[in-house]
Amino acid sequence: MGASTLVAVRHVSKQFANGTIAVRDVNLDLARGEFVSLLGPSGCGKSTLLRMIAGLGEPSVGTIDWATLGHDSRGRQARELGFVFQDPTLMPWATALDNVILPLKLCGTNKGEAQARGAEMLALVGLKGFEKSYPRELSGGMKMRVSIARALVTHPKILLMDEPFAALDEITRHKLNDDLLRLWEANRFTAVFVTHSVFESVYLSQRIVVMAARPGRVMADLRVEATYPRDDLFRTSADYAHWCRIASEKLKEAISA
Ligand SMILES: Nc1ncnc2c1ncn2[C@@H]1O[C@H](COP(=O)(O)OP(=O)(O)OP(=O)(O)O)[C@@H](O)[C@H]1O
Repeated sequence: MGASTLVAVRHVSKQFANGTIAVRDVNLDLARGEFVSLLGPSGCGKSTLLRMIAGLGEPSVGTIDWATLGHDSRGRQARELGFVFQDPTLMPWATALDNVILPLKLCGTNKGEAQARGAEMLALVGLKGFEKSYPRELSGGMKMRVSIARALVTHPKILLMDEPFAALDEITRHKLNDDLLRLWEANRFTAVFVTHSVFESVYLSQRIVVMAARPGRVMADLRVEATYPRDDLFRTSADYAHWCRIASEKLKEAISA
């Protein structure tokens, strides 16, 4: 494993009990601090791969190795990751703050410290003043912000996101893309972002891994050679259009493969 590698996916295949081969022979190195998107058509195994990286499912074949594994308060190996699902998956009976501090409570952090860190995280995702709000009182975008705050409150080395903004309107989605980039630039966790959208993947990423379906596999590994910070100016630039065209062509090849 190279010095910069955080997670090494080696010859990973996943076959479900019903015989579906969701991914076949995937090899992927995720470097520390990089922003990678997994882009591909429906059913190409993006979620399956992301879930295996998170330890939410075991490969049938192959290995997923971590450069460093810390330990939790019970001495178990911890992957130091945050996961954001497409649905915010908040506890409806708990306030925004209580939702955010759940991972801290689970690893035994004392209440005062957990609340202070949770409030700080809520402020960083733009929800200062909403600590005591319940999920039903928040918009879709705000709920997703709470979900991101919960994923980042433990300062994970890697943030795994499974189409987190797919259900949001375009304006909210753009705003959350910007805020996610701001958080990533300030904290430099490794970000792995699953999306169907060429535009979103180019806007966010340093690298786009394009996947094809049946069976799910990696078709292209593309470097987006555009600088950060990325903003509205970038969104309307020739550079952005150039990279969108390239990613789009790779995706078209993957779909027809
Ligand atoms: N638990 C499961 N049991 C059986 N088959 C599954 C299971 N989970 C996923 N699959 C199948 O594995 C393949 C890959 O699914 P996966 O959800 O990983 O793809 P995806 O690229 O994330 O799709 P989407 O973009 O639609 O979410 C699909 O054919 C899917 O039907």
